Amino acid sequence: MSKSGENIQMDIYESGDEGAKLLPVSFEEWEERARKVLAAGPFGYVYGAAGAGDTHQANLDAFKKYQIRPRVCCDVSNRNLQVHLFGQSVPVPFLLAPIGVNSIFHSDAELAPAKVAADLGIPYILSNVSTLSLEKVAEVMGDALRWFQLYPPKDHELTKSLIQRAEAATVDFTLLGWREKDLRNAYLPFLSGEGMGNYFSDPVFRQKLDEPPEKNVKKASLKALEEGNNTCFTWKEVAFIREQTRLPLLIKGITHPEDAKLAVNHGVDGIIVSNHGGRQLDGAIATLDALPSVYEAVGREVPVLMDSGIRRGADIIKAIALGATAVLIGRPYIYGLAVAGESGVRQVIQNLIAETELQLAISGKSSIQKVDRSLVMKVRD
Ligand SMILES: Cc1cc2nc3c(=O)[nH]c(=O)nc-3n(C[C@H](O)[C@H](O)[C@H](O)COP(=O)(O)O)c2cc1C
Ligand SMILES: CCCCCCC(=O)C(=O)O
Repeated sequence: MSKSGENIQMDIYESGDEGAKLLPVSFEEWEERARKVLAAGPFGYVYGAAGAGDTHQANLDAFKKYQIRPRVCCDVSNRNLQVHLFGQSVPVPFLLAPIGVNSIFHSDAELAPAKVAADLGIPYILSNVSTLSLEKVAEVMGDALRWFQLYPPKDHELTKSLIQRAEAATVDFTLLGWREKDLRNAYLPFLSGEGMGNYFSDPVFRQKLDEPPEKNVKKASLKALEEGNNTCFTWKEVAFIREQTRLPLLIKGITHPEDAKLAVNHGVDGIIVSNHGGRQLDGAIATLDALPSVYEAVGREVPVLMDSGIRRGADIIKAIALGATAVLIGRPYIYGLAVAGESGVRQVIQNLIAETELQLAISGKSSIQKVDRSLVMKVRD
């Protein structure tokens, strides 16, 4: 992929009227800048987690329990970050996670991450609750790697309609988690139609309404939310979804090895170990802690991806060493979006690529494919 650091771009200056200003570099700096530019509601929405935030914190802490044990005297002059997923090659070992309702962070909404992902050849997983419809987002992505995340609705006809393009289903969100920041801020963007791009444009959904969503946004949004509160979703529904598409189907939100086996037995093509960034079940296991047992259970049959807590190149390498084929990036790119729109997302992603490549090289590995369990040690429980 790159030789002697050609790929390492760290364009950390942005120009403006007052001359060159420093763009953030670390995750923490992006987060702080996002805190400054966003109102309390949207910032609390992305920053916040469920309950006391214990699972969110556990996601981050889990990465500290493992340390990289580098090899030396290895030729790392040529470096390759490529991974393979479902017959396609992806230039870096990460994807952009589905994150809903991007208009609350920046007016470019989902177009910004979609364009950056398409330019860099990275898969972008469009959220079911995106502000813009998937057709609009597909338009700017062309033939790039487009994935779609589905919150399976109660209604099968609506499920089928959405599924015609669906390639990943999230199962840890049959109900909205107890989110204290959003409760305190009385903030739920969806009631004003934000994040409803895919529902409002769906012919099956529109038929369920007695008036067009544009005429009564709140009523239509409530109807969509009611569809999404799918507490009777079971493995039978997974089988139904499997029957609807021959496209690769992944389940996002698995942390238990027995669920991973059930998913594979129901014909899914991949697993995403995720706890939704600690936003759903507070007290749940950290995903890096869950990853080894899920990998052990199904990793030889299907690719196992993971997310929740990935902030730096070192985190990516640790997750890959513990069995992940690739990881998903969540909050970091949203902070980039909030701070500087498309160029903010691009900068976050480019920094992450540069850092991952450096980390890999200094670990003594010339390619992601060479990263295995022996590269990390668990140093504490
Ligand atoms: C603001 C926000 C919105 C999200 N929206 C969705 C969504 O629409 N669908 C989904 O499957 N996951 C959603 N997630 C979860 C992410 O896909 C991902 O699992 C999570 O952000 C990973 O954790 P991290 O941000 O701590 O890395 C959302 C997360 C955030 C922060
Ligand atoms: C209540 C509507 C669904 C919101 C989904 C967005 C999401 O996944 C999140 O974590 O927030």
